[in-house]
Amino acid sequence: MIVNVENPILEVHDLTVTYSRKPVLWGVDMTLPKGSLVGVIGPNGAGKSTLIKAIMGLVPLSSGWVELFGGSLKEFRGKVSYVPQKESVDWDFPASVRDVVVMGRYAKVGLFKRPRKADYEAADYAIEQVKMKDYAHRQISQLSGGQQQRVFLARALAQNADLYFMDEPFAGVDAATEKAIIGILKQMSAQGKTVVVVHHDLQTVTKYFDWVVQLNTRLVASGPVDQVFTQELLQETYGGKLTILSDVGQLLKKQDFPTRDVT
Ligand SMILES: Nc1ncnc2c1ncn2[C@@H]1O[C@H](COP(=O)(O)OP(=O)(O)OP(=O)(O)O)[C@@H](O)[C@H]1O
Repeated sequence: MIVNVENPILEVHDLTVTYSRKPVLWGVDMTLPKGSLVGVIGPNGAGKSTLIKAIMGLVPLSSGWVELFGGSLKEFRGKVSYVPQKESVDWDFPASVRDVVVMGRYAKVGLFKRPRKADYEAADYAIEQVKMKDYAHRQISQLSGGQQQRVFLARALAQNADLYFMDEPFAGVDAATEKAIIGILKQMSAQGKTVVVVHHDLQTVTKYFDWVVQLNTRLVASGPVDQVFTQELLQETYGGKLTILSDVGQLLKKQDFPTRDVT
């Protein structure tokens, strides 16, 4: 079930990506509404990360096209932020938290210019938002995994984009950090920013997101959480792999859709 929107912030048309001739994404067609908080779900290897990378122009497309803000990524690069999986970064690199967060401003500063006072102010504000002020001058190698994840988010916040793609921002964080991060993402979405998150925990989908994309090489569903996060579509997305499907069924019965409170 694919729900389409008028004037989408993102439009993906007939997107196919192949690695070594094997399609990992096949004919994906979807649109996302502005200001939505989107969860991208699907089993391991479903192509979730690849979808985000393809949208960001980081992997070649075998077919199809992507439009952001009604134009090309090149045109609107400064309005888009991509937060890859935390493991994709060398955290032993000698840099402080503040250095890394101010790097988020480079799309605005330009690579070969020095950041200005306003850039440091934006970075410091972002560090405060993720509650890492006390660690601003600490080397990133000396942070815990959850603290690194917060720094990663601060870097994206400092960029002040309108459309965010985040690959598993909750991976390896404790409950308090997850709550802090989802709180910030909801705030961003309330301010009209669109946030697309690759997510694994089906138990929290209805609580966190207002739009869900269900992927398994093909696009199974894209739409408001109350319309597409159904047992039938989950079954189609996960097949026999989802052992907790019956639990999710229970969860669906119990919950009112959609709830945007973080408890
Ligand atoms: N650089 C690559 N070269 C070849 N195959 C790749 C490459 N990157 C990913 N793949 C394959 O493409 C498929 C989709 O991978 P992708 O990382 O997009 O899945 P995913 O849904 O994000 O998975 P997970 O939930 O495990 O993170 C997988 O089968 C993976 O092995």
